[in-house]
Amino acid sequence: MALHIVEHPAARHYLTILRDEQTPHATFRAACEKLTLFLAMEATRSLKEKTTTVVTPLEETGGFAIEESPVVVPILRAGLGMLQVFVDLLPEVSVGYVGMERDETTAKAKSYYCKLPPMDGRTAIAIDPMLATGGSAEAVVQRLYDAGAATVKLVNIVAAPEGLARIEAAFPEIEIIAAALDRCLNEKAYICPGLGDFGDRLYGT
Ligand SMILES: O=P(O)(O)OC[C@H]1O[C@H](OP(=O)(O)OP(=O)(O)O)[C@H](O)[C@@H]1O
Ligand SMILES: O=c1cc[nH]c(=O)[nH]1
Ligand SMILES: [Mg+2]
Repeated sequence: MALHIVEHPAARHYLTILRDEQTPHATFRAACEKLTLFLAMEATRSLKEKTTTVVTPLEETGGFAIEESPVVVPILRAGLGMLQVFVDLLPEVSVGYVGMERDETTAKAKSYYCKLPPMDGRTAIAIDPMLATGGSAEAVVQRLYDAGAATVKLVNIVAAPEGLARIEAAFPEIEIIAAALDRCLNEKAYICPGLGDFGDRLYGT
């Protein structure tokens, strides 16, 4: 598994806003989008491109065009907070949705929704701000491979070592892009220091 932690002063700044328990919802949402841009840039770094020519007002020169349209898959609900950034960056992407919810007492994730575009041979980028036990992500990555994805990348804001180990064991080939690798999970399977329940903070529930 390749783990890429995005290192940038602005990314660290927005992550700290997300961690702060005093941050109100509107500021939380805005910081989520700002930080996601750094993650999206990294997650799309290896997209296939082709060389082109372009005529400037002065002369013809070489250019590039993206040749590949990935599928971005937000894991509902919290992953929706990161989606628009990917769509703004690459308007040609397809979007699939997978709904996953953890049981509050067992922390086991179950799926309640899945709608994917044709996936055969495509790169799928699963987005979810939190990788805790890894149960939600493991189920979604497996579903994306089952649907025919050739490559799957996972984009998280905060990852826990326990979740990373689980994904590495199940999918050693996968690339994970995150803004932070935190210390551990607590007894309720929340990430520490983490930022609390991302979905609740994003939607004010
Ligand atoms: O790695 P895991 O242990 O599976 O935990 C991570 C999952 O938990 C959160 O979702 P939650 O179940 O709270 O649903 P929500 O997005 O609707 O809030 C989070 O957004 C991840 O999907
Ligand atoms: O810390 C955590 C763990 C799972 N889901 C969250 O939103 N936060
Ligand atoms: Mg939640």
